[in-house]
Amino acid sequence: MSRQGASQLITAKPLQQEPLIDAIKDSDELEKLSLAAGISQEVLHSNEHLQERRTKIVATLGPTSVPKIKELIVAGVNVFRLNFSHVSDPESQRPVIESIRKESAALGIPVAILGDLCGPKIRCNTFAPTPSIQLIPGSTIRLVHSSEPGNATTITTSISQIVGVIAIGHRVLLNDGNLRLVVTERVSADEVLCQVVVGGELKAKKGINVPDMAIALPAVTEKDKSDAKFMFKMRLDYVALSFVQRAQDVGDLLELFNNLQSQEALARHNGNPLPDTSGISLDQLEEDWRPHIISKIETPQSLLVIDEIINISDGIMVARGDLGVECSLEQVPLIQKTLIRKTNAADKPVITATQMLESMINAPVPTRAEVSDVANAVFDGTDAVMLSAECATGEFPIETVQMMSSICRNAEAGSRLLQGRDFTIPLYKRDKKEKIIGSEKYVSEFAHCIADAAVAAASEASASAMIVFTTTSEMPIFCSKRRPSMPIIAVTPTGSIYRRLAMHFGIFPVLSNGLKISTVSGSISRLRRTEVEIPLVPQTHHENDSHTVSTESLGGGPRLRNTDAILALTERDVIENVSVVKFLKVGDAVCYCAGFHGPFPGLSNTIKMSRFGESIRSERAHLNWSESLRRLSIG
Ligand SMILES: Nc1ncnc2c1ncn2[C@@H]1O[C@H](COP(=O)(O)OP(=O)(O)OP(=O)(O)O)[C@@H](O)[C@H]1O
Ligand SMILES: CC(=O)C(=O)O
Repeated sequence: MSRQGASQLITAKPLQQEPLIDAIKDSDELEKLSLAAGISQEVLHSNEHLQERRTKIVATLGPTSVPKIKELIVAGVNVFRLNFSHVSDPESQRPVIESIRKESAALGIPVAILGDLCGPKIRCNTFAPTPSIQLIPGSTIRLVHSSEPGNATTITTSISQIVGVIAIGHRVLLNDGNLRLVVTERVSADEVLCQVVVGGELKAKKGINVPDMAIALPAVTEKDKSDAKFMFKMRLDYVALSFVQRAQDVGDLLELFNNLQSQEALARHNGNPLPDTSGISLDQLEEDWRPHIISKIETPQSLLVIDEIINISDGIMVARGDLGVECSLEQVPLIQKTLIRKTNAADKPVITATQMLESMINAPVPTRAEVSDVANAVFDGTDAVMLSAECATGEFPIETVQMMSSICRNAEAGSRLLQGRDFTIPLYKRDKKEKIIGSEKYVSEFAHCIADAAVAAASEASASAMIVFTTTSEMPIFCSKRRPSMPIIAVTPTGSIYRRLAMHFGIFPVLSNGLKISTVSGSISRLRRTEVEIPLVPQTHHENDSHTVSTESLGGGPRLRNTDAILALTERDVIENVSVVKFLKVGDAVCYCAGFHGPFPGLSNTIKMSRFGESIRSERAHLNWSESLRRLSIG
């Protein structure tokens, strides 16, 4: 668009408004509308969800936070992490998962769930009779291979691969390296003596790292397999794989999910579908659904093959706790920056984790260094920041989430200034060297140029929002990675995409109630696998139109199909979603991005610059006009 064209658009008079869209400017009406749309008063009045924070918050649930799920969502949590390292029976997590879904639906706020697999992490057992022990510097402590609890003089671990092979002089780091021992004597195949170098309190189930030796453990343990099956069955949005060392480790988990997908498909095909107790119905999942895999980068070995790992994974976590122990602490900031750049270049989500607001476990305010750390992760371009013990066991989980949210918002405002005009100068440069070679990911033909043009047009027109249709999640993510200065409202008819997009920077998902897109004859992934010919006009009345849209909710005829009707329904969906409508007023410039009249859904090919509310108005005018014509011709 030319500069002149853009400025005309900016100075154009707002549209004359209709009662439906006038309503969103009136707060009483807004409340009525939100209640009718099932959106609670808490969200309507919560400060957090009415302000646009782009960086997403992942919060670990634990004993102190499970009873506070609702308050945590209202405070700003976008993704809950369930750490299965601390879970012996996966079924024990079912009520927690159900509770997250119930509260999220009642509040009308999308929340994703991330199940974190333990992986081959070596941990100490519990302690008895006290829940923790004190390690005194200079004292001697026994390290024993056993399934029994430890005690004041003995640390036990049920993993056999360490005590039998560790050598005198090797370092033993406990609790993310906060406590340190050195091996001084071998007593038997199952026992060594260690001297405490750095002491302190050691609680149950804390990690044990032995950086001086390589340990051969499978990436996906038997416990992980059982937990991963449970996560699949419960339709968790993300599964994090700990201690990934090679791309094949992710491949092993993918194979497990592929097998589960095949079993389900076969059972359905034979008319014997397994009872689904997840509470998520099949039509809320996209075709070929499986949990998305987040690889946790926490070992030096994984850094050697990081491109392959990013390529096969659906996203990355910078797991700074173990990374700081397995590598050296001083290397962590540079590794964080590199991982964020590479993952952004691959258009995948990246989470920055661990000790972000650690002091808030016991204090209502963080340290200045912690505030700086969170802000710098935002400047680096992370999609999400993560809270661990601060939220799982800390005294101030709600305050911690509120603080993290406030730091992110302030950093985002600052980074727009730092970036010059706004975020549209990309945080990373999409340069060829950083592009992941040989990606298996299907990218539709025009996707990148549409995303470039949409972000540029939205910025040029000072649009209040981008409104992006999606059935694959591809286009909103491409836009998000270009860091536009305005929010990206992602409208999708698919429940799993609605939840999953909650973890992506700057994306505000809206579940479309009105829009039903016919799947024609196959999803993009199936097309790609089989390379079938697509019938161009399978189930539609109009020759070039592959979308089926019901406009009943607009009061129009039953199965009217055209682009304006789709946009009008989208505007209605956005208006009814109070958590996004607050930063979008009728008459504001908006940039729509969608796939219209393509051979099948999922192909973004169109940008439309418009004023918010214009489509509802023109669609209604069109319906009235058609109705008059019909009457005239009958008359
Ligand atoms: N489901 C849970 N049940 C009981 N305690 C938990 C649970 N989840 C977390 N915790 C407690 O919160 C602390 C911090 O949580 P987090 O998940 O970060 O643990 P971690 O063991 O340090 O992490 P990781 O497994 O990623 O190394 C844990 O050390 C544990 O004490
Ligand atoms: C989150 C995690 O596993 C780590 O930081 O080590």
